[in-house]
Amino acid sequence: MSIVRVELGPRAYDVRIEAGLIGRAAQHLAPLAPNGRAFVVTDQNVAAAQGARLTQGLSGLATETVTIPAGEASKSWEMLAFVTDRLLALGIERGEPIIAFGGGVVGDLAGFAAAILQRGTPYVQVPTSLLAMVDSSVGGKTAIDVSAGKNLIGAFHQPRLVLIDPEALATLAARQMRAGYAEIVKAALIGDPAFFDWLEANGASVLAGAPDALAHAIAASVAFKAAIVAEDERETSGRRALLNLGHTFAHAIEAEAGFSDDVLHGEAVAAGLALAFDLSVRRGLCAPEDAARVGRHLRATGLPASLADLGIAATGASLAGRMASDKKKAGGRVAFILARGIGRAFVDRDVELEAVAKFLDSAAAGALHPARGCDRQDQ
Ligand SMILES: NC(=O)c1ccc[n+]([C@@H]2O[C@H](COP(=O)([O-])OP(=O)(O)OC[C@H]3O[C@@H](n4cnc5c(N)ncnc54)[C@H](O)[C@@H]3O)[C@@H](O)[C@H]2O)c1
Ligand SMILES: O=C(O)C(=O)C[C@@H](O)[C@H](O)[C@H](O)COP(=O)(O)O
Ligand SMILES: [Zn+2]
Repeated sequence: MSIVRVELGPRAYDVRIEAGLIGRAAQHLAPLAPNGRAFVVTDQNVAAAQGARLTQGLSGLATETVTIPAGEASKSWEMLAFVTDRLLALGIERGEPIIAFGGGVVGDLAGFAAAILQRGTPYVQVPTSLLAMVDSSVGGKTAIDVSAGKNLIGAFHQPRLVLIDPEALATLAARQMRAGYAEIVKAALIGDPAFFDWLEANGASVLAGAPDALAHAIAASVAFKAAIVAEDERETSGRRALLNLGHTFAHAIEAEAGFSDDVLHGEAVAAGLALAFDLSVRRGLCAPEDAARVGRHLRATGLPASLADLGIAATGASLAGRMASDKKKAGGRVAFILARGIGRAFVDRDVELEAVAKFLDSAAAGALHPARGCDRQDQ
């Protein structure tokens, strides 16, 4: 069992990581339920695979459940309206907790509903996918997707508590495990080279669900994210923007795929990580061997490391056009998270979208690493 505290002053909360926790959820949720009631938001797959465990774990509390269709398409205005309308119809009062029980889609949508319902309702994250356990359940980013782009409508709204039960992963599909693993790799690549070494040696065990490896990977990823969120809760200093490594590419790819589950967020992130390292090499910031190591590890764990691996045939111009609506834009220029090596990500505000478009086209043509190589100077 481990507990990571997200140190946010009056909004501080615990992330509890413990096998079997879902079956004991009421113990931790009862103090947050003033009327002895909790309002569960979940999706159809999670309800079928894990709902009975939560029902048993919540015994003693009265519960109401709102169930949405599974998949990225549910991060929509329509589903936000459905969830908030249902919660209001069920008579939720302002102090009563919403339980986001599912993957990142449920967490982002239920968290956003909690942020706006009656101008702010408490919520608890009970993540059931690997991605949600290691990333989306922590940090308070909530959002939906709109035609202009990914996560463009949302709010910062911190949960009161996060309950992570790795046993829930027993029913998660292997493809979804790999997608979540991409965000673990991201954490290591941003700022923890020793963790990346460990992942190279133990990634297969994590993906196979080996309890000790899984517990270590989850706890390390959560601790890494919690520390960054505590430093820069609302992504104002630039520190939290590092958690976007690979994401400017990923969000453009997801938009290109129509926010469908043809390309999962974690899969797009994996390709985005490889592209961010390749672009860093192209710009003379990073050693080609580091980018090669990243690509090798992603592919070794069954993740995509290029647009071709994802089956995305979009042009550089089309993807760069989508990047123009990225939230990390200031003065008309999109900031990119690049890397000077493994564990050495930084925010680069000096990247032209035209150059990124050219890079993507040449990457697609298989001409990634220019002869000039790179200098490894910090900039
Ligand atoms: N808020 C953040 O900080 C943050 C961070 C990373 C990602 N995200 C968002 O998270 C979303 C992706 O999350 P995801 O990968 O969890 O996708 P998801 O929520 O769609 O879940 C993946 C699939 O697995 C199913 N599932 C989940 N848990 C299961 C279980 N235990 N057993 C059986 N099936 C299960 C779901 O029903 C779904 O079909 C994206 O929208 C992404 O933008 C948000
Ligand atoms: O928590 C963060 O900060 C992240 O960037 C985590 C990302 O993995 C996640 O996908 C997040 O939703 C992206 O945020 P956005 O601000 O780029 O929408
Ligand atoms: Zn992400």
